[in-house]
Amino acid sequence: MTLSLPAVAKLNLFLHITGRRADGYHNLQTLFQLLDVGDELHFTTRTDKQLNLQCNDSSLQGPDNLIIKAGRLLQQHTGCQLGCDIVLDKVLPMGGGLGGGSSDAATTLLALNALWRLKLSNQQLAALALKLGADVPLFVAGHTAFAEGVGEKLVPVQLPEKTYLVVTPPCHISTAEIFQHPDLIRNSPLLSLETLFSRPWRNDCQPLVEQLQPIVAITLQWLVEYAPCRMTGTGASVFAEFPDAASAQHALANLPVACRGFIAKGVNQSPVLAALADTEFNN
Ligand SMILES: C[C@](O)(CO)[C@H](O)COP(=O)(O)OP(=O)(O)OC[C@H]1O[C@@H](n2ccc(N)nc2=O)[C@H](O)[C@@H]1O
Ligand SMILES: Nc1ncnc2c1ncn2[C@@H]1O[C@H](COP(=O)(O)OP(=O)(O)OP(=O)(O)O)[C@@H](O)[C@H]1O
Repeated sequence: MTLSLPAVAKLNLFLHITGRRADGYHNLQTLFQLLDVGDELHFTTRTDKQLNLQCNDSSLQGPDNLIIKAGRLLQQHTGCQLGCDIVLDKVLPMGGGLGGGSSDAATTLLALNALWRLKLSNQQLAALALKLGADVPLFVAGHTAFAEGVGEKLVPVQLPEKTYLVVTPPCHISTAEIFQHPDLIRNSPLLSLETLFSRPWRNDCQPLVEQLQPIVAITLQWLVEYAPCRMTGTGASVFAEFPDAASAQHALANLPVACRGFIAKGVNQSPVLAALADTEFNN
């Protein structure tokens, strides 16, 4: 049996860090915006327990891939004796603050739950998702959301579905390194959602990342000539909202050399949910 599903990107429209927990993780208040652009995954069930991954980027094929980890976790949790051949068509920039790996992992949990007919509830899948990463529960829930905790306490929100230009400068940023850095702003006050919506939106990681990676600051200086812009997650990607695709396209046509860029629409519901509902595995 075969199933093909998307794994879309997210933006953090705002990201406040409100404190550090005893385990080193940080409490956040963030507004997650799902996009309509992402990777594509193809799943074919195996009758043995093997999990194989093929990818257009060979650096992603090892056992450390979150897709393989998601499959193993599901096998361990349920005792399922089936396996899967998985093909990943990687589209999203990696380590870009767009949640690409997390989204791949979430799509894998949803796909294998359906293909292997495990009938795990959304709540059970969300608990497994959190073991794989702080961003994974968002993509399992599949709705644009306000998040607290480490990103797992999700409240769905309906936002106007805007057009975004997403730009990834040529540098690598480690999420763990940013969260460990002494200069990270990690004492933002806990605010109500109403207050957060009414204030200018910002990302607490941005000042530190701009200082550590000046190319991020330079990219933001370029983008702000077209529209107000910010960084997503721990970077390095930055984004701006545009009134329509044509104006976003105008900025994209002038993209600085070595940056990658794409235009996407914000969506309230993840395309993965619609794609799953369209299949015979809809349980
Ligand atoms: C920055 C965000 O992208 C915002 O959406 C996410 O919070 C990051 O989520 P993620 O990449 O799924 O993060 P994980 O893979 O769980 O964690 C990577 C590293 O980031 C740090 N980390 C992550 C999330 C969080 N709320 N606090 C943290 O301190 C931890 O040191 C961890 O070792
Ligand atoms: N399926 C995957 N796709 C991309 N990266 C993966 C995957 N599995 C594991 N990784 C590892 O995770 C790292 C971060 O990738 P990812 O694209 O998820 O970062 P990100 O966009 O910063 O995500 P987040 O916003 O969740 O921090 C990569 O450098 C890679 O080594």
